[in-house]
Amino acid sequence: MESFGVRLHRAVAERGPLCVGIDPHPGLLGRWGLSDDVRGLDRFARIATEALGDRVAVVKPQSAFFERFGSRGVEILESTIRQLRSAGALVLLDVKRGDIGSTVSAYASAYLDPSSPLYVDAVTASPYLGVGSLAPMFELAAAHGGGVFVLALTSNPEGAAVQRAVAADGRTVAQTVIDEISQLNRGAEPLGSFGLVVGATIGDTGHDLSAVNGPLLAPGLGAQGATAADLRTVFGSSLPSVLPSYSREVLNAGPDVAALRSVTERALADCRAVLAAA
Ligand SMILES: O=c1ccn([C@@H]2O[C@H](COP(=O)(O)O)[C@@H](O)[C@H]2O)c(=O)[nH]1
Repeated sequence: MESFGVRLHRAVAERGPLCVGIDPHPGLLGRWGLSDDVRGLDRFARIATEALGDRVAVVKPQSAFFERFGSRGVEILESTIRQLRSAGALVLLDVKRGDIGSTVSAYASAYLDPSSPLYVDAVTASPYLGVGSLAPMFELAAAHGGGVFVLALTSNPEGAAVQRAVAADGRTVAQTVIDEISQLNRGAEPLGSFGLVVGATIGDTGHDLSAVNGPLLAPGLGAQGATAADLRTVFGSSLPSVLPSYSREVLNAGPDVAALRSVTERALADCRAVLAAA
């Protein structure tokens, strides 16, 4: 089985360096003329899948917006994942899981075991019970060609107080996360399967991403205020590993499929221009 790093590298080469999120906010359902209920959610997810599934390298459903409708919302998430994957997109489920290792093992089975109804290509994970507690996710991902994106420097302003706190050895908490993930990706070619989440909004923080050898998911573009040009400041020489991510910026163009595709193409062109100059 090919690794997630290999599959992601190919998807980006074929479709371009872009991740688009499916975040069915209540406000977006209203804007698309849909009801804030399971029917509206289903229609929203189907339209977004039609617009994105056959052209974007990575699609990132935000689990919270499906979970808020309970088991019927999760059913829609399951079918959205299946449709996106069969249209050729890699699915990164934004679910930010983390716990003690024995529980992380169950999360790993839920998302990274191919026999699970919620099986995806990759998930986001939170390292705040220790990066080592995520080992069951890393192991199952490696066994089945999956990926894990670990939060390092998030796009929200509140993240800095925790992530940039300085640990006993003088490194920031975020740098220890970065260094542990770098170890997991050592020697992988062309790219490791373990990524980091680094917000496009954070500016130049002086963190060293040079040894990561894995994908750097950059949310915060568009609705949170960052632009493609900001990627240069945040990532510097690590730009070639960046996977820019937009949700509301693209989804605001819906429900028209052609309009969603056109904003997606513009976002991709903006990001390509920055990444190609690296
Ligand atoms: O640091 C992070 C980590 C995850 N996110 C998620 O990405 C999208 C962003 O949505 P926009 O509409 O483009 O603002 C959302 O699902 C967040 O939960 C993030 O923003 N920052």
